[in-house]
Amino acid sequence: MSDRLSDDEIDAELPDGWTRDGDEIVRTFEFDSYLEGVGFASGAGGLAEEAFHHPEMRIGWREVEVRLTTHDAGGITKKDLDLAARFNELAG
Ligand SMILES: C[C@H](O)[C@H](O)[C@H]1CNC2=NC(N)=NC(=O)C2=N1
Repeated sequence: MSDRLSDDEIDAELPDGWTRDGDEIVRTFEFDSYLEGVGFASGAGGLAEEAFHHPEMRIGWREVEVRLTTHDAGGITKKDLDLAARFNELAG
């Protein structure tokens, strides 16, 4: 099981565009169309399944809000940071 990261570790290693919200990290990805956001969410779901680590996603008008935390650890772990970085790559 992944260990929870310290505040300093989280702050130092948050991928671009992500912010901390309590025991979660969050980023709102913006798109030129609603369906582009839906496509991103679908791709992110595939990456999540691959990692067996699952975000909460809210699909809105030309945006997708993604939240990550490690439920098993009760906080933010390297799994969250690593998957966040992969979501950044997916978004381009
Ligand atoms: C049993 C446990 O739910 C699984 O190991 C996985 C599934 N997906 C998960 N996703 C997230 N975000 N956190 C978890 O701790 C987690 N655990």
